[in-house]
Amino acid sequence: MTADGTEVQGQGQGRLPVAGRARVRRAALRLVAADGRAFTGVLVLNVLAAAAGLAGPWLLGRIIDQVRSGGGVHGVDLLAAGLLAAALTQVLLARWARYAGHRFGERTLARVREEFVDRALALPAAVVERAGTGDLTTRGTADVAAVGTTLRTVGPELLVSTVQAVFVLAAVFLLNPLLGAIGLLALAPVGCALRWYLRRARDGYLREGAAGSEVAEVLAATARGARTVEAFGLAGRRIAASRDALEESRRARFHTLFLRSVFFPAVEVSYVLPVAGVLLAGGALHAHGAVTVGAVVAAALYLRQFTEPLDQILMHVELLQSSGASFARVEGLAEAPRPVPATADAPADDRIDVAGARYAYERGGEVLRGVDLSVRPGERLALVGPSGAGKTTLARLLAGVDAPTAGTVTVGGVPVAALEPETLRRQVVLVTQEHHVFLGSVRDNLRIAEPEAADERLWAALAAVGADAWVRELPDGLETELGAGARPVDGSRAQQLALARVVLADPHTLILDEATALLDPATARHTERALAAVLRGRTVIAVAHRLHTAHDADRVAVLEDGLLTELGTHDELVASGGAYAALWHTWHGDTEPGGGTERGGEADARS
Ligand SMILES: Nc1ncnc2c1ncn2[C@@H]1O[C@H](COP(=O)(O)OP(=O)(O)OP(=O)(O)O)[C@@H](O)[C@H]1O
Repeated sequence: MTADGTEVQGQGQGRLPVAGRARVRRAALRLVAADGRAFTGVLVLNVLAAAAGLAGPWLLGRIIDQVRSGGGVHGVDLLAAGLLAAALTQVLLARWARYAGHRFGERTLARVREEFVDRALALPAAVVERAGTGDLTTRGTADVAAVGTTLRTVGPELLVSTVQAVFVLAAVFLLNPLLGAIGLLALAPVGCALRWYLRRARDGYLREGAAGSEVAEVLAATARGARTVEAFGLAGRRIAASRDALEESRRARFHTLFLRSVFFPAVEVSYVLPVAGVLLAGGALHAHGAVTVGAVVAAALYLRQFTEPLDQILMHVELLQSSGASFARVEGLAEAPRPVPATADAPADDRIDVAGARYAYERGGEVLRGVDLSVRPGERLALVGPSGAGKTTLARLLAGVDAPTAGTVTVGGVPVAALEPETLRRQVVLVTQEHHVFLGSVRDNLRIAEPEAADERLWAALAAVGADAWVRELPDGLETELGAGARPVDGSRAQQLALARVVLADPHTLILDEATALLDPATARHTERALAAVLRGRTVIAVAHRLHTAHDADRVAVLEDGLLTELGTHDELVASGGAYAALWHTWHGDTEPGGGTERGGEADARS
């Protein structure tokens, strides 16, 4: 647990944080304050409804005393009419209070959802990758839904029941303090059961939530890597991993079930105690002339009436525990670590500098072992090297996806990973071949890069990547809905949309990693044409899988085993006869070192 009450749950170190009790309390108060007037209105309506509900037993007690003292029929009729009016008023006020409570809940839920989306979008990509998308997805779906149930129903009902319970107890005290004290004393076992339960419930539900995330994560990872799983015969291992995750989830759920199965029967039994206590003590007191029969009956009725809100409170407290754990997971997102603290500093120029950069993934040794590199604005730099040398890792650091574990990667003197997303996308953008088409219109898909862009700019960006023709042919043009369930978009069009986004974001530097490496030749040619238009006038750092990319670059950087071993123009490096020269000769089919054969333009620069 950190100083501000945030704790990190789960097994992996990269897990997203879970908010501590103090933070959850603060967040709940903030939500209430955000719609303070509505909340006060709900509270007042509930108080009025509860007050109307109290009139019933009191009037009944008065009727009994009136009949016993031989009062007239007229008085009893009046009291009975009052009884009816009070019951009607209570029903109407309670309905109104519930309606207001539900409206408050819906508005607050909308706020929670919007906050969650904002926070999820602001998470650094590396944090999401480390935590696993399963955890984030579970928080955004199951956990937000649980919070929603609380806000929509549990919260308002709990409020109604609490106000009713307080009023009923107060009424018994007003009727007769002694009877009130006896009733309260008889409630002690309920208090004990509640205490026992509350001490265990939060941790139980947090464990249940984490286990649910783990199941989602394992299943999502297996589905994502289905081909690899098949190719390497990993099905058995993945099934075992899923089984373990499910087993932990089952155990966590059984634990909370056990807590409920002790708690509920215990309080059920305890309900009769206050009524029995008041009747027994009331009988004795009446024998000594200390109370009237009417008062005892009214007190017993109040306490009988008390069990209903109490039952509701306990049931909702139980739900509150599980949704409280969900809220802690939703709210925990605010505490997600950033690779480096965010900065508001603006880069002084377009220069990219890497100094003494080291990087190690959570598991495994150092992948980059002290890289120094300065990229001149406007230059084309090719990164080559054997597979596993650290090219992708360096590309991720250059694009600000992650921060180096030591050393610096800066743009215009500011750490790239510290830039806010809006600033970062004006500076450096990483282009890979993973392109997602978001559910929404073409316009929505483009405006991710530039929310305020007018249609002319969108069309210009589409034209720049050669996508304007097919977008014009869509039934609703920019309005056409895309994505799964709407209009599916093939790989090359998805990539064109992604490149159009790059044009809109207009960064001065592009990092290309496998942007076209795995596409089929026809699609790759198509995409490369679009890419060429996007690259014009920008600094380009390309992980070069094909050596013709390196040949055409201004400079080539050779990365071997996490170190930059060569840096220079293609001609210089070929002339120097080092690792790049060997790679080039092999690829080019020269008979010199390695004496390989011509592998053609699609050959891979990775050894
Ligand atoms: N998420 C990760 N967790 C742990 N190790 C990783 C992770 N990603 C990469 N590595 C390891 O880091 C090393 C460098 O990987 P990287 O992908 O940067 O190399 P590369 O030069 O781009 O290789 P390739 O050309 O095959 O893509 C490799 O040994 C790889 O196994």
